Amino acid sequence: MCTLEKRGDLFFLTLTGDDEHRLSLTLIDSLLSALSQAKSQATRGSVLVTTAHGKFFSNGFDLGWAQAAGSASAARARLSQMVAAFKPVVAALLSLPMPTVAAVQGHAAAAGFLLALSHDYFLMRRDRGVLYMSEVDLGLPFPDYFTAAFLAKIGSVSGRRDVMLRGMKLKGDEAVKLGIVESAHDSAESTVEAAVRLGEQLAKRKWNGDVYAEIRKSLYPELCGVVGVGVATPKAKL
Ligand SMILES: CCCCCCCCCCCCC/C=C/C(=O)SCCNC(=O)CCNC(=O)[C@H](O)C(C)(C)COP(=O)(O)OP(=O)(O)OC[C@H]1O[C@@H](n2cnc3c(N)ncnc32)[C@H](O)[C@@H]1OP(=O)(O)O
Repeated sequence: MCTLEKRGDLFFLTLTGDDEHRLSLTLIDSLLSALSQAKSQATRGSVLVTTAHGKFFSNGFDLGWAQAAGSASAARARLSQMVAAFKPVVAALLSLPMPTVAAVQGHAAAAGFLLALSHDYFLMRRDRGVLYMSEVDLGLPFPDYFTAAFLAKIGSVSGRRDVMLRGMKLKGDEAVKLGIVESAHDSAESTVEAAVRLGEQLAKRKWNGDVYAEIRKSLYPELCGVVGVGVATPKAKL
């Protein structure tokens, strides 16, 4: 599952346990309530740092649960349920009134990759862990908001092709080169330490969280439209 812990200005959202942190309906629910709690406690200077325990940041949706449905159509229905349930998590991160930092200490695949990418800053370890969009290998199409997020957040056309059309498994330094990851670090611990340092620097700016969220949303109007997040039209000061 996940926990939310406030230490000073920083909210630590941690996917706990030594498993693959598969985004099941239960974990998705747990993420949503943690994000709603962070939002309700946000003040100037708040920052979210998201990380996980073990070898996986998140290995994506719980395909095992989908495949256990007993028929192909029931499996598709379960997968579609997770797709629909996860969209509000992306929306919540897009509209969170604070800077967000993902400290990716392990593998991030498919929806798990999107969870990390939905943060403002994406830090990753270089010695272990890959970023991997397995959908092309699985024969699964991308939900609209997945594509919208990758278009919004990955500027490189060849990078998007390699990630989404080629299913490349990117290590930390490769992801930095593609501009997907802010910085790569030598271990899980140093990745989290770097994320905390960055979070503390951002916290010192004491930004107005609501304005911060509006500016973030204005950067990604298409993505906001797809996930159903309203973008305020700036009121011209007469
Ligand atoms: C037509 C049908 C339509 C149906 C329509 C229905 C609805 C449509 C909706 C479709 C939905 C689409 C969106 C789906 C989203 C999802 O989330 S679906 C779930 C997807 N998840 C997955 O597919 C899981 C993918 N994960 C994996 O494949 C693996 O877990 C992994 C991430 C590749 C990790 O594999 P693993 O074997 O566990 O890796 P390791 O053992 O850790 O590492 C392998 C070796 O590599 C070395 N290594 C790892 N990282 C590094 C590094 N950074 N540097 C160097 N070396 C590294 C590691 O040491 C290992 O090496 P060895 O030890 O020598 O083996």
